Amino acid sequence: MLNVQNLFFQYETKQILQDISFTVNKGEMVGILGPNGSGKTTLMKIISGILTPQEGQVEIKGKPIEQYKTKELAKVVAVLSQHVNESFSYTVREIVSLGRYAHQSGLFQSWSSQDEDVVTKVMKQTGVFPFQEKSIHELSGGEKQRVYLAQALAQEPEILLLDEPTNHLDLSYQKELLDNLREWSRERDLTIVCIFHDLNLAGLYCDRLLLLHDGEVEVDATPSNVLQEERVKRIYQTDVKSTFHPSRPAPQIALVPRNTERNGMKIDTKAITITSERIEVKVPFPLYTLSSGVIGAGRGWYKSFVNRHVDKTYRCDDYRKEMEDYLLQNGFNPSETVGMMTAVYTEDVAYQLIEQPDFSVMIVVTGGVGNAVDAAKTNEHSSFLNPGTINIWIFVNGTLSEQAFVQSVITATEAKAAVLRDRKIKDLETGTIATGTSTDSILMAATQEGAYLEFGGTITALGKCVAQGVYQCLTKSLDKRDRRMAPK
Ligand SMILES: Nc1ncnc2c1ncn2[C@@H]1O[C@H](COP(=O)(O)OP(=O)(O)OP(=O)(O)O)[C@@H](O)[C@H]1O
Repeated sequence: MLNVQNLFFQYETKQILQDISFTVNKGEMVGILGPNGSGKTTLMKIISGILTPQEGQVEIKGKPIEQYKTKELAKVVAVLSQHVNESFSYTVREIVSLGRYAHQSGLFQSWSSQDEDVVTKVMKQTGVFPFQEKSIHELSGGEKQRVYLAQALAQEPEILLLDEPTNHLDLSYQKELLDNLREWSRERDLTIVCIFHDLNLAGLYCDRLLLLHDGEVEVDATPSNVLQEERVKRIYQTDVKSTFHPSRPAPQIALVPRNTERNGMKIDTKAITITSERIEVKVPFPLYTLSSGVIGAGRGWYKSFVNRHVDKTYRCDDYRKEMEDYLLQNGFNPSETVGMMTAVYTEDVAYQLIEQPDFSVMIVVTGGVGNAVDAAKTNEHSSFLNPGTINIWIFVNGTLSEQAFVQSVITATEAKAAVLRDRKIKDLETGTIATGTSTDSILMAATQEGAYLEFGGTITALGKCVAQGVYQCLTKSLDKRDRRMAPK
């Protein structure tokens, strides 16, 4: 649909674009990215026929762009540019109607009912229909943006070129516009080329991204291939982390602000408070966590950690809400807290700080095995056993990779299973050695400052601390429980 070959462009003596080549297929949505001044708008102006390159070729539907007459080109390509001249006080309907000019013919250009229908349709699609009689000067930036989009759509183009279309749009209109663009590209084969500054929107909506750097194509590939952390850092000269969208398979880039000073503050056992009601760890700065808490499960940044004792008979339909209310009543902010529950007495808790030369690990465990289960025999379980759970918390003063987070969870789980094996704790239903309980929970939390710990497997530096700490703390917690339950 659009074929750009070996473009070179300069303003007077300044070289702006060098050897740019790419193609865009029918129905594709392609994003053009690049730092300020990298040549995005210049490229767009060449594709839309406003500027002529010194060298190279732009072909639209297989025909060189310079062979198109103005009206003929306007039937194929519509442009939504960044800055629109508003010197005349036209109404919204008049402005949108201007988009039909390429479709009118004859000496006395006549306005047909089809023109009328198209104008009404695109005004409805872009949500500007209700204020069609208003002057453009009376509209907000976002409303104007939608009027000019309607004008471009009124051309009924096959290719739509957009320069930062989400500029001025609030969150819901950004989504609305991009959802619509993608739908039009998918369902009506509209070909879309769009300049973005927001890498995350581009990553979320585009089929392909073209990243410009100093007037050259740095990379032309799928979003996940383009939006890689090291590349974005290098091209934009700023600190970012790559992450992912929580509900769509799209790459996302997060800015990393300059470090805030923590004065070398570290987590140690002074952060632990134990009462008969709960065990809590409070730290003055949020930790990066991965957990299976009732509150704060999954990934997040949290400052408070609560392991709450509940009675064995605790039952509640909406236990999340109940736990949230409990946290609020006790002075915890639920959005900053990971909350777990246990039927284990809090006095049975065991904890330990393991210090290494460049990092340290604090383990906190409550062990209850009334509900012990052998993971190899779960099919033989027909009913729920009594509550009894093993809650393991692992705090690390160090910087963990994603791999280290997950491997540490595996290591802790293996250490837990080893304790049950060595103590010969049985699954009461099957009579075999248990590997855990049916309601165990885990928390990994790291300061993400200091030594970089890439791995957490059992025999790595971090893994050894996790394995030994969990093994020893769970053993100690179960010893306490056994002593408490032993006949006096
Ligand atoms: N009319 C002009 N005359 C001379 N130089 C120009 C002109 N327009 C743009 N430039 C220069 O060309 C370079 C590329 O500009 P362009 O607007 O294409 O970049 P961009 O990637 O769209 O930037 P931004 O992200 O800031 O919108 C810049 O260095 C700019 O100063």
